[in-house]
This record gives sequence, structure tokens and C-alpha cells, in this order.
Amino acid sequence: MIKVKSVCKQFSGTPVLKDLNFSIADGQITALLGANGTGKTTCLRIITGLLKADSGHAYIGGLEVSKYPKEVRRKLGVVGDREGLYERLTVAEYLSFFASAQGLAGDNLEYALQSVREELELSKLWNRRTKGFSQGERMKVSLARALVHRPSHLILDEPTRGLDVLAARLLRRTLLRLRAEGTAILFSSHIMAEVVELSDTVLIMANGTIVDSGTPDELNTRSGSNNLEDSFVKLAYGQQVGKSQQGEVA
Ligand SMILES: Nc1ncnc2c1ncn2[C@@H]1O[C@H](COP(=O)(O)OP(=O)(O)OP(=O)(O)O)[C@@H](O)[C@H]1O
Repeated sequence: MIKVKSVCKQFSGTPVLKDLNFSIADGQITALLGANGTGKTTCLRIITGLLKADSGHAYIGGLEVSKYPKEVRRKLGVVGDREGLYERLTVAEYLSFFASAQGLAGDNLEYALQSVREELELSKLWNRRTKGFSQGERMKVSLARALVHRPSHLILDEPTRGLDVLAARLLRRTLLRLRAEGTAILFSSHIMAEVVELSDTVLIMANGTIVDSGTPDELNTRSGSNNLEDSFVKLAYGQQVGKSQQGEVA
């Protein structure tokens, strides 16, 4: 389970997250939606332990992230907003480094590397240094790094950005397989078709908090819309968007 409890965060006196609360069950995919600058990345960075909340707590598999960083890292795969590849290493070396840091060794390490190489179709990139990789190639390697130690929880910040059609499809297929294996998955996205295809639950964020949540169908019913984009605009932007812009997508 991924849980966020009463999390608040401000930057230079400006509140970004204001008493954020939600939880995600194992074997579920949850999408986090919100306008640009709402605080999605900030929220994901707090859950992954990269950023400290001013107050409140995040939990991964029942462990408080700030208290058990090492244990949480073992349970967690992260595709962040910055790829952070080591450009002098080949993909194989880079993934081997991360998998070893997660405690894999010997046959287990070899098996983990081969599995991720096959699943994410990385053969052609495997022995290349990551320097000069395209954005899509970098994203694929980041995803492989997130998955190589078979984490039970996965956090992805806009994971399909830069991916071509086939790579995005491969990613979606991988996420659905991981869900079937019981992985708890939280991802942010601005692509509504992807959110509808993947998500069991959608969290809509606005003004630093979750303003609504539910299945895409539940949100559509509650907002009186017949598609998630319209529901999102109504629920997330509310009064802030003029009637003409709401009408554009109505
Ligand atoms: N380190 C920081 N210092 C100061 N302000 C920050 C910092 N990180 C984020 N912010 C601000 O906090 C707000 C939320 O940013 P965040 O990146 O979490 O939004 P987001 O919902 O992920 O946006 P997008 O959809 O554009 O990726 C923004 O106004 C951003 O400028």
C-alpha cells in the first residue's frame, strides 16, 4: 500500500501541498491528475523520499518513508521527473550497478537483468553508453532501473513522455502485468486516454489537495460529463476556467 497522510509542503512561504491525504491498495493502478504546477511532482518526490514534507507522513508498504529509507528503497521503483543516467556506463553496467545496490547478486542479479532486458526490449541499447541517448531511450532505461529489483510499489512521474507509440504501448502492457502481480502503482499523467486505459482510480488534485477521486466512470457521473477530460476540467479547474474554455471540451 502507498499512503499519504496529512502532508503539507511549501516553497518560500507559498503553500503547494495543503493537507494531502490518499491511499493506494496493492494490485491497483492510480493516476494523479492536476494542472501544471499543482504539486504532483512535489507529492511524488515526498513519497519517494527525495523531498521532505513540512508536516505529515508518507508510507510505502506500511513503512514511514522518512524513517526507513533503506527498506523503502527495496520496496519501491521510481521513474522520476529527471532521468539521472550515468552517461559513461552502458545500459547493462548502469542497471547492474542499481540492481547490486538493491542487494541482488550472482544468479539472481543475472536473472533480473535478463528479465528487464527482454521485457522492455532493450537488446539494441544494452551495450551502448547512455551518453547521447534520445529522450525516449533515456526514459526506457529509467523504467528498467525502476523495475530491475522487482519492487512491490511503483511511482512514475509522467512515464510516457518522450516515448513513441510502440514504447508507450510496451510501458502500458508492463504496468498492467505488474498490477496483475499485485504491485501498487501510482503515476502522474496529462494524457487522458492513457489514464482511462490504465487506472483503477483517478485522484484529481487542485489547490494543494485532492478535490475528488474515483474510477473514471464515477468521476464522469459525478461531474455530469461523458469523458474524463471534461470531468477533469470541471473538477480540477472549477471556477478558474471561463465558461468558454469549459465549453471547448464539453
Ligand atoms: N524546489 C522548489 N523550489 C521552489 N518552488 C518549487 C520547487 N519545486 C516545485 N516548486 C513549485 O511548486 C509548485 C508545484 O510544482 P510541481 O513540480 O510539483 O507541479 P506539477 O503538478 O508536477 O506540475 P507539472 O504538471 O507542470 O509537471 C510549482 O509552482 C513549482 O514552481
